[in-house]
Amino acid sequence: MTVKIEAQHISLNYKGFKALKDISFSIEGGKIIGLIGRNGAGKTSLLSIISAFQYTPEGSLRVNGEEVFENAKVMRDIAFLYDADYSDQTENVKDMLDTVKKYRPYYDEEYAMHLVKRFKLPLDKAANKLSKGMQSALNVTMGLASRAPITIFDEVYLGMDAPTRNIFYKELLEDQEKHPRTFILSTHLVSEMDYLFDEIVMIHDGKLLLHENYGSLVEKGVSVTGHHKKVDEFVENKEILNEEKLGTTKSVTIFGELSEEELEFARKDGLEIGPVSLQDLFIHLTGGEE
Ligand SMILES: Nc1ncnc2c1ncn2[C@@H]1O[C@H](COP(=O)(O)OP(=O)(O)OP(=O)(O)O)[C@@H](O)[C@H]1O
Repeated sequence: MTVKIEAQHISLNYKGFKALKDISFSIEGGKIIGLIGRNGAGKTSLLSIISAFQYTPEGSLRVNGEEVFENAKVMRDIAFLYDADYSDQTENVKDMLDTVKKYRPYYDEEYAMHLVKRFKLPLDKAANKLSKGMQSALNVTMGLASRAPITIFDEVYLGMDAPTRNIFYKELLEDQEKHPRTFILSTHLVSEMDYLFDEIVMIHDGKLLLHENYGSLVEKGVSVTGHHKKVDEFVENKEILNEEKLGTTKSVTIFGELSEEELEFARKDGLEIGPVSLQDLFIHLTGGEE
């Protein structure tokens, strides 16, 4: 089941501090959205409004045309998984999954058990006795197995080691293909996760910086690689995002598209032209080195 999300003029104040400023966007169903922004940009605040955890009197958040806040019918279709504090959670993994089963109409128990095996989760262990990475895997399992039309993961993968994150990415892509639904993934692991995204929502200082298709976004820049002298000549007067040098070879990422003539010139000069990375664009657009 796929649904449409429409945010219109959303603002959020925390006791006078403006965390979100007039955010509007519309997301068609069945997409994987990467929500990126620097620390404190407002990602969690925005996600908590989408998932109706947080109310804002300013603006509206609609799913298939219906306001989400205090709307039980819509809320059951939105799963919001975040880096929860399980220190007081004495229920075991099995009981926690059974609770999810009760509230999520599209929950798939067989698939949940498949994920339990993949992540090697001990069903009889209390959540507060799981390692940090296992708690992350439990969150991911609850989120994926819910098969909610909107599934939001707010940095839940932080505790996972790299091989476990890879299992998560693989499962996410496979299950999304079989059961199309909307995923919103907030992350700082931009270069690791960019291949998952269909669209990018980038926020900065509480404002929407861009909402764009991943493919067209990474066409906004190019990387130029070759002999350092030729590369330097070629990129002169261009907006440079990043530079790397290894021996006499240099790779420079620039902002802005190249004309046909420039592309032809680069080819003749033996320069290799490649795509820009989302990470470089992110650093550039949000103004600073990380
Ligand atoms: N309950 C709160 N009371 C006051 N200010 C808050 C509250 N929650 C968040 N903020 C502030 O709102 C801004 C946005 O916070 P938010 O947690 O949404 O950012 P984020 O993009 O998720 O950050 P990070 O990447 O660091 O997790 C920050 O300046 C934060 O300090």
